[in-house]
Amino acid sequence: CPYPPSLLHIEELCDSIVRSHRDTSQFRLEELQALRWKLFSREEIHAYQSKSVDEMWQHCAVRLTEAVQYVVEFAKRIPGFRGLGQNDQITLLKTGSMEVVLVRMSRCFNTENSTVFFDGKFGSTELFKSLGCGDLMVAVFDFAHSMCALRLTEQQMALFCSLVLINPDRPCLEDRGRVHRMRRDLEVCLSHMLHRDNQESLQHKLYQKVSVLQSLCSLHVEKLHWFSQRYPLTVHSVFPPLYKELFT
Ligand SMILES: CNC(=O)[C@@H]1CCCN1C(=O)c1ccc(Cl)c(COc2cccc3c(C(F)(F)F)cc(C)nc23)c1Cl
Repeated sequence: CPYPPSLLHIEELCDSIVRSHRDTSQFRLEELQALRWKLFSREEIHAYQSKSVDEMWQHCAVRLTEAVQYVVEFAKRIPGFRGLGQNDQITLLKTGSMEVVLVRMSRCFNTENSTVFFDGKFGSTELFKSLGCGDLMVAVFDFAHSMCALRLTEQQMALFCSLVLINPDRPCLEDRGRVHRMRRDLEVCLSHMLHRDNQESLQHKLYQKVSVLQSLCSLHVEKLHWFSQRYPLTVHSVFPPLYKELFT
């Protein structure tokens, strides 16, 4: 294999991943901190709970599609990603973007009252009752809680998201070797950063999270499939095109 990456290359790679994350994170931590006690009123919660299933799904799909677009922008700035074939870029995003949305969701989660940032305020799972998938929401909130427990810095979060995306084990990759080499450099970055932060113990916890993410996201795709079977018109007429391309 080619000469292992030099330390300079690794530090430059770290810096570019962290910069890309900061520039594409959709919500800045300071903004979220300032809003963390802005909760929905009983009336507002009731209004969300009174929405029909497909109305609430549409509402969330728009939000999730926005989030996915930020993840696409993040991916494009990962050194080497644009050097991959178009098909491999779509394959990595098709399977990895929802996982990164989930990881990023933990940045917008308040563990003190188990609320998440949604539509400009913080709400709990009760807000999403009309979606008709309480188990998915519980899983999303539990995952956010478990990510918050790791207390990742933004730099560690940035590298973790890049590792979630650059996954050589995704099905139907054309140039698996190239993704593997990118992945290896990113793994060296993460261990270099954790060593610098004196937090090597985080390494295996983060790799465990990757497998939890994958099972959680298969639950999501299952839910999305269930929804599109029941409300085919909504998915095919309203869901933003990118969402359809990536998740149906
Ligand atoms: C901080 N906010 C956020 O992170 C998200 C992304 C950016 C905007 N946003 C929200 O507004 C948001 C925040 C929290 C929750 Cl719980 C939700 C609702 O989440 C979902 C509702 C329906 C389906 C969802 C599916 C399914 F099944 F389609 F794959 C999968 C995921 C992961 N979330 C779903 C949303 Cl849409």
